[in-house]
Amino acid sequence: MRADAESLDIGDVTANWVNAEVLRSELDLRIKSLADLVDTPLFFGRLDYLHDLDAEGEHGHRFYIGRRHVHDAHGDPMVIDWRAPVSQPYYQATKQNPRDVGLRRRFGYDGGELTAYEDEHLSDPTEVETSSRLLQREIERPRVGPMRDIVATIQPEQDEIVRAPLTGSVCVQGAPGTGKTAVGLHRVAYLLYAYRERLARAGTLVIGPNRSFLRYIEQVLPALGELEVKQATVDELVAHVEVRGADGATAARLKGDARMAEVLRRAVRAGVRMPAEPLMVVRGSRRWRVPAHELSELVQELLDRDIRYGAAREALPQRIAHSVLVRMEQAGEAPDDRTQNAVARTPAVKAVVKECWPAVEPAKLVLRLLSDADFLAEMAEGILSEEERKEILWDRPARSVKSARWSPADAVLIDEARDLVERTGSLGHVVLDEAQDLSPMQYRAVGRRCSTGSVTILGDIAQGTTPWATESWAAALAHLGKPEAVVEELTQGFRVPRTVISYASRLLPAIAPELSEATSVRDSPGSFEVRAVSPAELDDALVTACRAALAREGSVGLITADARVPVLSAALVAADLAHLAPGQETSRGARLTLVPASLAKGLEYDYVVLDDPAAVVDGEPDERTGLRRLYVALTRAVSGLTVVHAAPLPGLLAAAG
Ligand SMILES: Nc1ncnc2c1ncn2[C@@H]1O[C@H](COP(=O)(O)OP(=O)(O)OP(=O)(O)O)[C@@H](O)[C@H]1O
Repeated sequence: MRADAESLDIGDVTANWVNAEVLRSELDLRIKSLADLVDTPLFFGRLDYLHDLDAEGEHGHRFYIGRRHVHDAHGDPMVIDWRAPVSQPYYQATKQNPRDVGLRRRFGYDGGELTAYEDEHLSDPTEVETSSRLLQREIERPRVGPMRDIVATIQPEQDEIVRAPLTGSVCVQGAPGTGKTAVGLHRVAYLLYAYRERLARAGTLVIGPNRSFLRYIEQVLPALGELEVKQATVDELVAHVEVRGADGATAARLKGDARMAEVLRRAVRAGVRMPAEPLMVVRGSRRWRVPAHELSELVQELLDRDIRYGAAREALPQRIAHSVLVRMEQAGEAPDDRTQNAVARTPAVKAVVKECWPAVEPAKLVLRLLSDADFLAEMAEGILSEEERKEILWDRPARSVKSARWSPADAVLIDEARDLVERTGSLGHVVLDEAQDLSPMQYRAVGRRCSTGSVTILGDIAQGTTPWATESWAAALAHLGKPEAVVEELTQGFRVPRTVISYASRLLPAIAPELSEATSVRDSPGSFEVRAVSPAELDDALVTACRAALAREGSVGLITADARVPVLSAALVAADLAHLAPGQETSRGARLTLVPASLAKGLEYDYVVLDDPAAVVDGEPDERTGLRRLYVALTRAVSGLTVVHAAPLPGLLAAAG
């Protein structure tokens, strides 16, 4: 297939230079997507159906399943794409419901080399059901390098979400390590396969919490042959101004409150005035007059219609011109569309529009709201209390959009204002990961980017570590504008060993009492140790723990309160332990990462060494957020966790000993 693509001569089929360039780049992309990946075998499974199938032109009863479709020199399929309907029983068939499958074979690989296979005779009632050793091996394989795809081992409950139709939005609540991120990425790959044309036009986007997380997951979709999915953080989506400032927790929470949407809606329309003077338009030798009360009606009508501010501003001159036209017709003239356009462009009409429906610059408007106490008071009347207004007002009013010290929350307000003026374009599908951390205003910003498309929301209420983290998915979905989305729960944990998840789950009563502990599907119990040392010994003990972890196979993450990063970095350097920062790719030669707790979310390491839990908790503005941050840190481990502490452990962890 690669040779075919490479040997294609497009010289004959392209009429002009532009066509040739477009075709060439499409061909390049195809050649790229057909590249041989040494570690990625062409197939990982086989299905033998009991009867011959003719699904979508695939004749036969035996199908090899892989990451992509592969055909032979005659165009006959050799490997079927895992996303094709014929492949679905590979993930869904069970002994109870074999779906006409006689044999399911899973292939195991080491690097690119085929080393094992495992058969299940689904229609043979005498065969005993066993759990898959290959799945266990996959789950327990060391985690060096970027995140990998899970196509070979997607589980039935995950597959349901991956293959949910494009039209519906799905929200997934899942404990740490239940595969939410993996499911979201595979869902994008599936949707791009099943709805290729629609999504190619509308576009898809994956939203993650920060750049280092996005870097960690960025290779999953290309490995599945999907090279054109955009990835961004919420901050990047709303980067209309340069963000150089930060808000305190209270101000940030208020600015992220959904009530701000109404304040902004008022503010955008605050400049609208009813015309006081009649309009006089001169055309040739005649003058046409539209009285002020009639102009006011036109303005009022637009206000009542609740269309975008900018669209109304474009409609107003046409409406006014139409009134003039009606008068012309009444006087026996025969004006047409061109006359209406000409009237709409006269200085007199333009002057009315400027006066009654002034242009709004979103950033300037938000700047005024945050600088001008009287303006804010007027716009927030009955919405924000006086204290709340004081909280969000800048201490020093900004002079200009450029010089203002915008915070991330301010940028979201500007995004909202922009959308009030002009509709934000919608994508075909958006995957929102770590969704629990968004403020209502951020949900709205994401929601308008999929207003005519659908969204997959992934998150865990217990891992909400912003002061404005959502308390319920129903609330989040309402802000996103997708209240009808179904909420699914994933409960099987693929990352965290049983002993470690049960230790971390001691925090649940304080951080998310309604959630239950995740199960772990891992066979091996994992190693787990809590070591108390004196403050003077702490840094040395951490270095020792890292060294011990590095003696084993796989990646090591030393997670610490953000403030302690410089000290520990120095301690590691002094001990001759080279280390990376999150977002830098681990490899066999560089396996140790020093992770500030604030960036641990979504990441995983074979061995985690956790520095002083109390310091992680104290690093946050309130105790619940602190405990949630700690919960995130405790649930990054794949094979083992060592907690080293000098300060007393937080009560809930200490309690059960
Ligand atoms: N079906 C599966 N087969 C093999 N590995 C899996 C499967 N599902 C998930 N995993 C692995 O489990 C680990 C955790 O998955 P993932 O990061 O998607 O979980 P998460 O729910 O997003 O976790 P967190 O809440 O901590 O962000 C990953 O290494 C992933 O590859």
